[in-house]
Amino acid sequence: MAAVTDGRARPFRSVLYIPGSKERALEKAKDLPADAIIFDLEDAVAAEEKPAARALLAQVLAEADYGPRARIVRINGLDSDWGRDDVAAFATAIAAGAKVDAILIPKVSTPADLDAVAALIPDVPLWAMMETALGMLNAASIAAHPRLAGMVMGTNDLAKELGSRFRADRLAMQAGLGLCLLAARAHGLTIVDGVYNAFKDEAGLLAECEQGRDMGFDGKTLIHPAQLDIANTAFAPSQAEIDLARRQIAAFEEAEAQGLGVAVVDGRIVENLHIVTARQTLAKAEAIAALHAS
Ligand SMILES: CC(C)(COP(=O)(O)OP(=O)(O)OC[C@H]1O[C@@H](n2cnc3c(N)ncnc32)[C@H](O)[C@@H]1OP(=O)(O)O)[C@@H](O)C(=O)NCCC(=O)NCCSC(=O)C[C@H](O)C(=O)O
Ligand SMILES: [Mg+2]
Repeated sequence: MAAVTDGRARPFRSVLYIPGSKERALEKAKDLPADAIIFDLEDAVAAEEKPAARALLAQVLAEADYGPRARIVRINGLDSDWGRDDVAAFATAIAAGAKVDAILIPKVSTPADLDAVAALIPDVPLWAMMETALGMLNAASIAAHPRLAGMVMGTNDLAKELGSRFRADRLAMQAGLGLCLLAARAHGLTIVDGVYNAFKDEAGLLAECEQGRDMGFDGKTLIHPAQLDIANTAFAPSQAEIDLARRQIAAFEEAEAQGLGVAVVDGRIVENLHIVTARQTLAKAEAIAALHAS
């Protein structure tokens, strides 16, 4: 399986959180259509369950087959009672062969937060939860960290820090979402949007997926299996987008053959840069098809 560090070539449309303490959910996830799974030891696991969840998860990731789904483990922060034991357990488990594609660090506020985990666990790519006000302001230097491969927006914690209220348009989130997106793209990282808490509200989820997709996010983090299909569809190129990409490439190649630098498709100009986007659309569609075939 390709590594999580593949960046934009690998689909991350749907990234499902699973509490590391829930055996039934860990089992069920093997057959769910998620592009990636975040095996959570942090906020989804109660304090008294954390040691047992850590041991269960290390065992599951050593033995279970999650197919092509990217496997990301969210540890507790190093400033908590459990973070150092989480890192030690997964350093040992990975050295012994457990399949972990990335370690996700909560509440990353500075690059030093990444240094601290990087020093304790070699080789495995790191991902950062972007969910503190300081983290938003330091997004560029965090994204530049050499071990970082991905960012996950933590919009619940961010709303808590900002004191902002939920709004369907996510007005209060826009500055943070934009800063992190800019930072991730400047450094070639994968970046996925935050969760939609009302997991039975399909229309609300779809609207938020479409907003995140239109901003440029690779996908959305999810909390319930019922959210998977909506995110998978929203973040995949539609058939109309695939057809347009093909027509743009064909029209541009024809224009180039005639010595021209610009083509026109559906009344809009098509230049070199649009062809880069068109090829990315086709590559994404192919990567999704390959994922479904595996
Ligand atoms: C939200 C839930 C507590 C709902 O649980 P439940 O009432 O059990 O749901 P259902 O009965 O509808 O479940 C149906 C079946 O689906 C399985 N299931 C449920 N959730 C998951 C899941 N996340 N992954 C895999 N499978 C799941 C159930 O086991 C049922 O299976 P079956 O028995 O076969 O019918 C629950 O969904 C849940 O705990 N979700 C995860 C919550 C979570 O991870 N929260 C932390 C991440 S969010 C966060 O921290 C964001 C960030 O940090 C920020 O700051 O924003
Ligand atoms: Mg959080």
